[in-house]
Amino acid sequence: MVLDNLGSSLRSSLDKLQGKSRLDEEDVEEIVKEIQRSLLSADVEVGLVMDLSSSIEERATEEEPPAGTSARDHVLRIVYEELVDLVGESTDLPLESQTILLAGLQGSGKTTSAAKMAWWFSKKGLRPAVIQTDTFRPGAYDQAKQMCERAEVDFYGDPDESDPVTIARDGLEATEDADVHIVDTAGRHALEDDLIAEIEEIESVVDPDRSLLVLDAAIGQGAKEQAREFDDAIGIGGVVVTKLDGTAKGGGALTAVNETGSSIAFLGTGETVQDIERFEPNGFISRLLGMGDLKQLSERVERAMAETEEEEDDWDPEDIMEGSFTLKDMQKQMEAMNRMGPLDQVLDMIPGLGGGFKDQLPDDAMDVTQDRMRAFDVIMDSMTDDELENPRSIGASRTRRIARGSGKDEETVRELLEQHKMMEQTIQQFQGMGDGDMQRMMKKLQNQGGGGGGMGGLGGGGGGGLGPFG
Ligand SMILES: Nc1nc2c(ncn2[C@@H]2O[C@H](COP(=O)(O)OP(=O)(O)OP(=O)(O)O)[C@@H](O)[C@H]2O)c(=O)[nH]1
Repeated sequence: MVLDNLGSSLRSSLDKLQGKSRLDEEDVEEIVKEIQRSLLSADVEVGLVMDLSSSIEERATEEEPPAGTSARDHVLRIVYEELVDLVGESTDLPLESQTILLAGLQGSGKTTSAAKMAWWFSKKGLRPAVIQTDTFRPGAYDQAKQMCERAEVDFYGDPDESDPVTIARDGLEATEDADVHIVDTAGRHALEDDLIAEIEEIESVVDPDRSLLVLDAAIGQGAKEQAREFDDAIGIGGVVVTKLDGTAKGGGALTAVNETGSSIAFLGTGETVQDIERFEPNGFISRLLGMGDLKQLSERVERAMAETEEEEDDWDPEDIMEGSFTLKDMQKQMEAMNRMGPLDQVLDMIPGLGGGFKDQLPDDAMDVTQDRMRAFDVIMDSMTDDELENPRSIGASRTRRIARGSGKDEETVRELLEQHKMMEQTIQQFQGMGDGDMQRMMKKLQNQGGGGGGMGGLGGGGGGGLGPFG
């Protein structure tokens, strides 16, 4: 989860209210102080923190908790709503043909974000194209070309052309079949006149539907100054906040953008083209507070399943709910799981499994699980089709042969078979369920998952939000 420190400190503050049915003034004061500490350590501007604290304090003392709601859940809802307000709206970004211009300082992450956004739009069924007009930084063309190849999206650049405006014009022509044109521009160390002039020239040729400012989350509250400067100079329609995975100051950047009246379109959370998230304030804050993010989760499941089905047109995930569950099915499930992104990010999206649950795991728990899944994959690659289809046919001698062939020890082969048997039994339970049972079970999971400690009483889940605040 990005902003891990902020998330875990907020959650541990709220956990101190566990078991309290009523809050006295002292409790409220204490919890507000803890929240202030957490937000200040995430570089959120002092004034904003003080405003937020007084709203939380006022509401927690004046508002009656809804019937059946614990003190912790009551304060959690208030903190959730106030934080959603603090980070502001998501940039309106229709899933349709459009031209987007990216601007930002040197090294903010424009080129990377252009490829990431193109990848994101391609997963939404649109045909994006990146046009690289940066003639200022040597290597920008190659870097952009490489990233777009990895993202499997159209790319236009011209390493022999020195005029970015010519590249922009030719690029739009060359990629006219694309739906979404993302025009990457050169950066500078500061917002200098020549940078503004260059971007204005490109803008006049490109005539973008929106210009997004790309800024590095590490600048924290400095985001406010930068967003304001760029907005005064060229007008920005939204912000892409990058490198949230690498800084503890992300809270400052996110809240500062909101302060300028701008909005956030995307978050950059790593160096690969998949490390991008559409900014959804509800989902983001709910994950921060350990309540999951059903919307992001379903988006990732859909994407992973679609990619797995594309790979194997003879494999349909629905099949496992009908017939037997083979090792081949298990291998496809694991591939789909891998496509959903790093395990800790996926866990953060599952109500009740992110935040608090994860905080209790040993630090390397995620790596151990991912290593184990990789070992299982190697072992299954050493099996014959018959063994994959009929795991029960694997006895001691075949276990020895598979261990030798995969370079793994026999114990791990036995663990894999054990794991498969457990998964098969779980699926058989689901297979025996009628639709009604399934819905009841999902509802129970969702209610239990809302931030721990039975948040179910706080209303329906799902929808645009996360967990019980839906
Ligand atoms: N960890 C992390 N690194 C990122 C992220 N986004 C970009 N980077 C890295 O930041 C560095 C700069 O990214 P670029 O995309 O080249 O930045 P730029 O704004 O195009 O830079 P110029 O072309 O020089 O203006 C690269 O090493 C990227 O891999 C992110 O979300 N997380």
